[in-house]
Amino acid sequence: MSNMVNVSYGLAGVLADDTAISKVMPEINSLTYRGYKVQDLAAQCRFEEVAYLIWNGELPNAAQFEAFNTVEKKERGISGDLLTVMEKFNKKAHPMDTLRTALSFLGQEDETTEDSSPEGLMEKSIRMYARIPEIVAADFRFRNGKEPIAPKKDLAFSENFFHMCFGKIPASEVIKCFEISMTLYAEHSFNASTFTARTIASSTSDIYSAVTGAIGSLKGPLHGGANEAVMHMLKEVGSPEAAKAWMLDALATKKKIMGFGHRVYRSGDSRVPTMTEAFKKMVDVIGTAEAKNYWEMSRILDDTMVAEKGIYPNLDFPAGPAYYLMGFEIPMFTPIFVMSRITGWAAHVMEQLANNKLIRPLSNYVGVGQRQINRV
Ligand SMILES: CC(=O)SCCNC(=O)CCNC(=O)[C@H](O)C(C)(C)COP(=O)(O)OP(=O)(O)OC[C@H]1O[C@@H](n2cnc3c(N)ncnc32)[C@H](O)[C@@H]1OP(=O)(O)O
Ligand SMILES: O=C([O-])CC(=O)C(=O)O
Repeated sequence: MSNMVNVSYGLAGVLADDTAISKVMPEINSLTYRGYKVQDLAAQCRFEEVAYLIWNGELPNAAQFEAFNTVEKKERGISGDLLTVMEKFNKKAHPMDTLRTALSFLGQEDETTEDSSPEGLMEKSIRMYARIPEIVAADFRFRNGKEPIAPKKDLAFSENFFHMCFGKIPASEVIKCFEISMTLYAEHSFNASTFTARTIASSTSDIYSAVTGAIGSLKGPLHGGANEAVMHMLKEVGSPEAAKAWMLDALATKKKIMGFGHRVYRSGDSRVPTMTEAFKKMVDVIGTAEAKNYWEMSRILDDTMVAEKGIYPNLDFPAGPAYYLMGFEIPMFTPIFVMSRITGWAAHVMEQLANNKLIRPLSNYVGVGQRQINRV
């Protein structure tokens, strides 16, 4: 049926609200958080400083940074009840499903869930930011038949995550690469999962419900799930020698190539050069033939896609193999994205509620016309 009205499918091009958190500038392939270029933040800041910036609008001074980290460290430690439930999770479930369920569990456990005052929202945001890494790490260990490792309060955010997953902390170059990915993944305006969080918040529901819904949205391979799909693709391609032919065949058979394309950026994702450089550093630190293979393969896939279709890689393309080389299992990649994006989601819930208007667009009805019930 033809449309007599102008429908913006997928809300493409629609300005849905104001935001002061981040600015995506596709015309100059740039991205700022609270006015700071994401490349500068990735080079110069710890992820904790970026989280503070996203929530408070300014980078912290030394005293503010220490106070923020003290609160986060105090919030570490998920309950015995949650660990008991997690131990019973289906070991075959995707870690995004178990994380979604665990996050929802945090919401029913917290007696302040209904407190949506600015202070209440900030407290719960820091609580989720502190506990999500422990959920991701404990889930990884349970599914591998191992006991979880408790968080360590003297470790920084990223070091603590590696400690909880593997019981050891990798080289500083690996931590730096991980931190860069955390900073780049933190916030990206009205992407699907953030808009989901804002939509849920707009009915004046609670922040845990908003984040639970956002996790569900991020899981999809058209969004955050692409970082896992990229790694599956690289494994399927197998070698640099096979990469060009693989891509040409995939394009000839109209396959969607994971880690390429973007709704907003049409000539390159602002975050890709920084993440690609970090991925290359990981390859050099690891130094194995396998690592070099993934690097060379990814270069050929990128060049072929750009040459053939003019479609550029998005952040998931370099982030997926970088996480793989850090030793994470592929289904952990999108949960790791959640560990970072909780900052953006929570900031958007706060912003939405500070000036709330119920999100309720219109639909263009294309079903059957009005009719009478005619029973025989
Ligand atoms: C962190 C993130 O969420 S970043 C996004 C991660 N997602 C992915 O990497 C999944 C792969 N990419 C895609 O599916 C898409 O590029 C999206 C979903 C990201 C954006 O989609 P849209 O803005 O709706 O663009 P759309 O799908 O209309 O693409 C426009 C054209 O480019 C093509 N195209 C876009 N991306 C790709 C791709 N990855 N592989 C092959 N063709 C592609 C489409 O087929 C379409 O071609 P057509 O006009 O001949 O039909
Ligand atoms: O902005 C988008 O649509 C997807 C994206 O890159 C992100 O969420 O980081």
